[in-house]
Amino acid sequence: MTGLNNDSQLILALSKGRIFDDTMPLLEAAGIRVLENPETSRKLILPTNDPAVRVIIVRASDVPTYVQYGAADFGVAGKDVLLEHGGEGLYQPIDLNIAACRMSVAVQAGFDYAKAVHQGARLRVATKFVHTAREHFAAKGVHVDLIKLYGSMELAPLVGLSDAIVDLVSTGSTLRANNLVEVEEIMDISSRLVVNQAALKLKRARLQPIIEAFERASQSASQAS
Ligand SMILES: Nc1ncnc2c1ncn2[C@@H]1O[C@H](COP(=O)(O)OP(=O)(O)OP(=O)(O)O)[C@@H](O)[C@H]1O
Ligand SMILES: O=P(O)(O)OC[C@H]1O[C@H](OP(=O)(O)OP(=O)(O)O)[C@H](O)[C@@H]1O
Repeated sequence: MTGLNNDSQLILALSKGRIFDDTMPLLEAAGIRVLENPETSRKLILPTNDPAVRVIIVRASDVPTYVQYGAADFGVAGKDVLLEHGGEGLYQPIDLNIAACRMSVAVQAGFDYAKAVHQGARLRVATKFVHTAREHFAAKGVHVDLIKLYGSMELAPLVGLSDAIVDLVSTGSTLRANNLVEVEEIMDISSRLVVNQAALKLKRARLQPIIEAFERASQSASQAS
């Protein structure tokens, strides 16, 4: 392919913030150190101590797309993001057990969710995760009008945009701060290593040791916690 990536290079796609931070110890276990901090640098292509390995910084929801098309050889993405993307062209060898949270349905305190669902009226649900939300409510036989948002889902029920939201919850403090309550857990979420299927074949000799180091490091981290 044309561009930055070629047979002698490895490109890893990461998003800034928790995924970048939680991936650093795994990279270090593979002997790779990123030489610039994406929080302070404006660069989107970051060098590492290995001249053949570079990290690109992309939006969390864009990681699978870069890897699918081979612009990055591998990346780290949340299960939430992978379910929305669909996983086409991606090999997903390991659950890294990082960025752990859950995807849940939440409503404003006082809203009778059980009654709304039982009555069979259409529920207005605001979410970034329309694919997963659609499947969840279809499996329950609940009719929903899905409203796609790109962030700050917690606001939607407070201003009458929706009856419910489907969002990620970790400590629950964002829900509490906005007078919302979790009424249903849809699934546990954590981040996965994703690898371009063609790169796995063509660059296996370079990728395999890194995948194995990630696997060992993520297993020992989850045993220690
Ligand atoms: N509160 C949380 N605790 C733990 N993990 C989380 C939490 N929120 C999100 N995650 C996980 O971390 C991943 C990255 O989240 P992050 O907040 O960095 O990106 P985002 O802002 O959701 O994505 P985008 O920039 O594409 O809109 C999510 O896809 C999810 O798997
Ligand atoms: O249960 P909590 O511990 O409060 O975490 C939940 C929040 O975390 C995520 O947002 P994030 O912190 O990533 O902010 P964002 O809006 O920038 O994505 C998620 O969208 C929730 O808003």
